Amino acid sequence: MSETTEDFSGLITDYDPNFRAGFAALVGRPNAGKSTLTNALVGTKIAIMSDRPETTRHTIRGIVHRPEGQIILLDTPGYHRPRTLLGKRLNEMVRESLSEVDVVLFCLPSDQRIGPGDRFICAQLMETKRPVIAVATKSDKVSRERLAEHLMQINQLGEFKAIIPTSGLKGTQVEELINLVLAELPLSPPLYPEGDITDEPEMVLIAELIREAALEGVRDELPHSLAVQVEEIIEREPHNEAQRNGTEPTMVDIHVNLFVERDSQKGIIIGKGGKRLREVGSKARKQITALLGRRVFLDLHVRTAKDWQSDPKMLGRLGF
Ligand SMILES: Nc1nc2c(ncn2[C@@H]2O[C@H](COP(=O)(O)OP(=O)(O)OP(=O)(O)O)[C@@H](O)[C@H]2O)c(=O)[nH]1
Repeated sequence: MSETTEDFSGLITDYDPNFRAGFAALVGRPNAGKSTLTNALVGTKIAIMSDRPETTRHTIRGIVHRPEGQIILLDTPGYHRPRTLLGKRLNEMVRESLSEVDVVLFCLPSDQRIGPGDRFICAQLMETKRPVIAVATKSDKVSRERLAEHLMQINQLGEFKAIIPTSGLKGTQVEELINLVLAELPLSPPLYPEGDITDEPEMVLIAELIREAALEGVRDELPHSLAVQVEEIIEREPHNEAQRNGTEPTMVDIHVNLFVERDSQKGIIIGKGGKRLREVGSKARKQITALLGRRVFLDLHVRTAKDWQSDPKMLGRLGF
């Protein structure tokens, strides 16, 4: 039996009894290559990449579909020393997402020596008693000798189900990693219908795309001070026959707030005469149009919210 049917509750009832499905979390210090690896595993750009550390604010899930199983990936933000309430919440989010996973992928970049940060994360992982696969990321960046040394050091770091070098960028050993992960998952029916790449609410993805565009080329302290809130998405009334009979999607208006902490940062985002903000809007609009498959009008407002990182009410509003 290979045909899959769905019953009324949406559960997939007819499936291969050897099928495996479950949750895997990517963990590692900032810049370890987690987002890049997530994209390589899923095969589509869903996580947001940046040259700057600690930009992955939300837990973005990707889903890997294979005939023999399904991996639901959690791309967690990096652990870091909490300095603000936001930092503390982020670490709590990491711990929370780890408590519900079947296997952890611990990412250790090959081009960097194992340091106190990695040891801190490893100690926490060993405490969770979940199976951990150590992934030597960015293997394309180093020589074979250096890679071998790195793998040996990982071996001394903790108890791992497996240690595997990969390059998310080049796609090296990604399929092998998928097989190692599948072996750790429980026998289970598929958890999501095939074709679903992410179940992250559209609003979060839209906010991430705008945040990515707004941070591009701004080489200062902004990443920690910029938060993006999609206030509302409003569908326009159909304005032609194709839209009235449903063969063409209607346009949507998206109202967005960009919060910075100081007025001086407002100027950086907006630029001279609003030039930079228009560029940010135009870039983000193209990507959002592609994401939603419909025409988009993007309304961006830059606002100052003093110390939003330490204000619980504000953090709640922004979805942290
Ligand atoms: N050469 C090479 N570079 C990589 C690879 N994976 C990631 N990088 C680069 O390393 C940087 C960080 O990668 P990310 O995937 O954003 O890292 P991350 O762990 O998700 O980072 P945070 O979101 O800050 O936690 C980016 O500049 C990537 O282009 C890889 O396999 N090979």
